Amino acid sequence: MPRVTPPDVDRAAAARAAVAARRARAAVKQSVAARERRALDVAESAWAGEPTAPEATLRVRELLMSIPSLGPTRADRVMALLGIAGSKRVGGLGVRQRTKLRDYLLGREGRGQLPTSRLVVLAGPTAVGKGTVSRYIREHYPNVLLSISATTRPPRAGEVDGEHYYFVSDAEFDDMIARGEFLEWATVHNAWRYGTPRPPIDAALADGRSVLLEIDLQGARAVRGAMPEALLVFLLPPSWEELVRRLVGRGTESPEEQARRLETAKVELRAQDEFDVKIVNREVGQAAAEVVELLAVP
Ligand SMILES: Nc1nc2c(ncn2[C@@H]2O[C@H](COP(=O)(O)OP(=O)(O)O)[C@@H](O)[C@H]2O)c(=O)[nH]1
Ligand SMILES: Nc1ncnc2c1ncn2[C@@H]1O[C@H](COP(=O)(O)OP(=O)(O)O)[C@@H](O)[C@H]1O
Repeated sequence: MPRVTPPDVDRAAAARAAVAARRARAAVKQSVAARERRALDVAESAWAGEPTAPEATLRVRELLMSIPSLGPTRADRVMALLGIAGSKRVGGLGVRQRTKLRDYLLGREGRGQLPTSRLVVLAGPTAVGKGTVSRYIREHYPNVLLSISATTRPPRAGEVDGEHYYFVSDAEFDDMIARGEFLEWATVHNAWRYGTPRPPIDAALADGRSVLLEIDLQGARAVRGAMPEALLVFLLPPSWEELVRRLVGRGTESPEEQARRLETAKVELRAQDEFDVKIVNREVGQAAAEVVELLAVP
């Protein structure tokens, strides 16, 4: 028998642990409902057994990602909410973190793949009626949480700071970027900067409340990158002629600016297939109702 040196022992143990961890991971890959329960079982057996047991060496992030509706982004967010560092292993959690993780997993049990809240992004070409539809929602559905963007654009008559937008200076906007406060931000129509503050959105979603964002196309794409679970909605005009009528009828842009925006609108309309849902804005109340329906999680 060759002498087994300590490093070999370590390596053999590590290999066994890796196989066992793979099995533990494979075990949690079962049916949707079973996986929810399984994640909790794995955690409980990790805490009941040896610290070197495969369940205990599984990373919390992997455990969370074994749950069907939790992708990497969500798993990271859940960990941030629970105050658990990214590299933590299930067996290495302290008592308070174990309680938090247990409560979180217990809360999910039986819920299957369904999240309790949703982030819905409303975008669409210029003058399709995004602002009108979201204003209608603000007025008729007070329970809907509409994200309030920060902008460097000066307020128009009747616009209220903290209600329609947070009107900030260029320097304040720069500070918000530097502090990482935006979920996304963009310069819109080559003019002003607009950004979506992230903390209120995280708080609402963690609280089980859905949130609606009305932002431009670049913003929608950025949100999809940052939060792949967001539902992207594209608002369409009934026809191209009607879009032109709305832009001209609004009368807020010069003829040159209108022409430029219509060129942009053609490009924007080509992006509609990137979206999860399309809603035609024929009648404002109807379009608003369709958007609100999407915010309700079944
Ligand atoms: N990316 C991004 N776009 C935004 C945000 N807030 C508003 N917008 C977009 O900015 C554009 C200009 O909005 P606004 O200043 O209200 O002027 P409007 O075009 O006359 O309605 C619209 O297309 C909005 O969808 C935001 O936080 N992020
Ligand atoms: N469903 C609709 N039917 C008719 N006109 C509409 C409708 N929705 C919006 N409008 C009008 O179209 C114009 C552009 O709407 P607006 O909300 O400013 O567009 P966006 O925010 O997408 O740029 C406004 O004059 C608005 O009153």
